[in-house]
Amino acid sequence: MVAVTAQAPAKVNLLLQVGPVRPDGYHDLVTVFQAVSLHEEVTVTPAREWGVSVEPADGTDVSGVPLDSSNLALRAARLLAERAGVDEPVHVHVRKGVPVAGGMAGGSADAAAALVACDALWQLRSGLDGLAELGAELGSDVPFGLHGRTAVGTGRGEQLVPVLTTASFAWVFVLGSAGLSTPAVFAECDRLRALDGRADALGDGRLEAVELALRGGDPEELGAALSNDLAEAACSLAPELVATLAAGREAGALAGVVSGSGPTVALLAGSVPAARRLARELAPVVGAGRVRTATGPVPGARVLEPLV
Ligand SMILES: C[C@](O)(CO)[C@H](O)COP(=O)(O)OP(=O)(O)OC[C@H]1O[C@@H](n2ccc(N)nc2=O)[C@H](O)[C@@H]1O
Ligand SMILES: Nc1ncnc2c1ncn2[C@@H]1O[C@H](COP(=O)(O)OP(=O)(O)OP(=O)(O)O)[C@@H](O)[C@H]1O
Repeated sequence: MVAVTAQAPAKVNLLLQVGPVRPDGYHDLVTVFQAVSLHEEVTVTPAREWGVSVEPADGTDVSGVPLDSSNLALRAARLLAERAGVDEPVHVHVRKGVPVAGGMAGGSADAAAALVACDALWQLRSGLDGLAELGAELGSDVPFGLHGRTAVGTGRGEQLVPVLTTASFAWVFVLGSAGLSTPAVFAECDRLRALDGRADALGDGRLEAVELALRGGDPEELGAALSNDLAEAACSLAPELVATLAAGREAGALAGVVSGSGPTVALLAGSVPAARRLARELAPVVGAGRVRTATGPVPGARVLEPLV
């Protein structure tokens, strides 16, 4: 086989409850991930040496993506090779359709797609669970990039249970003008909580409300159940998010929420045509280049069959 291409989706957190910081520096989470139709495409090609390159898709700014051995897609390929005892370097090419450092797990999607592509190239048949175990070593969001659809995540976000959904939801994403660092947002959340002595609430009924809304398939009900414990910290580090959320509501979104650690804002619409209208309304307000429409749930990382 000459080259294999795989794709993996971005995610939005419908619920992100952040518990206390653990001895290993991570926070316990209760989250509901939904995979949405913005994708990364990763092509792996046998090469003399390990290497990586990046190309933008849909106008994505790729300037923040490392092109050295810290690149998550390259790390994923090398980790799988090491664990499987494969001595065949590949060149990893990433086509980025997910905003960088946007809270939508773009880097994690690259890692997920690279694992699936290399697994196929080297004919390893590791299985989803095997790849997800390796993925968790690369980042908390990588297992979800492999699984896709809609899932509850616990632990540091890597332990997944699928959630029943009966509908497809229509989203509009407003990209931030600059990225936010995930560790910095968690640290700001801790700082704000220490300031006012707030408890870290997991298990307060918000998960059940999201699950009920997903089962019912009503976007208004889901909109009312969206919440993100990192939103306040993200808004503290990137204050323009408050205005973006307000602009979304003004333009007719059912609800808006900061996506993961931000700074992308996720706006829920009642239907695909309503999402298109919302995107048209928002484009002149925030800049057309910062608006994307998508639907979810979508499947996780998978090999794209070559056209014959
Ligand atoms: C914010 C979310 O996107 C929500 O899904 C994830 O929790 C972040 O997942 P990720 O980007 O894959 O994060 P990782 O690469 O595993 O961790 C980056 C850093 O984020 C912080 N981190 C991440 C996950 C977690 N449960 N607790 C944390 O405190 C830690 O400082 C960690 O060093
Ligand atoms: N292949 C990659 N693509 C993007 N970023 C990468 C990649 N490899 C390493 N990185 C580093 O990871 C950082 C986070 O990138 P990413 O786009 O995954 O952020 P994110 O979407 O906010 O992540 P999450 O939602 O999982 O917290 C980047 O700033 C970059 O330095």
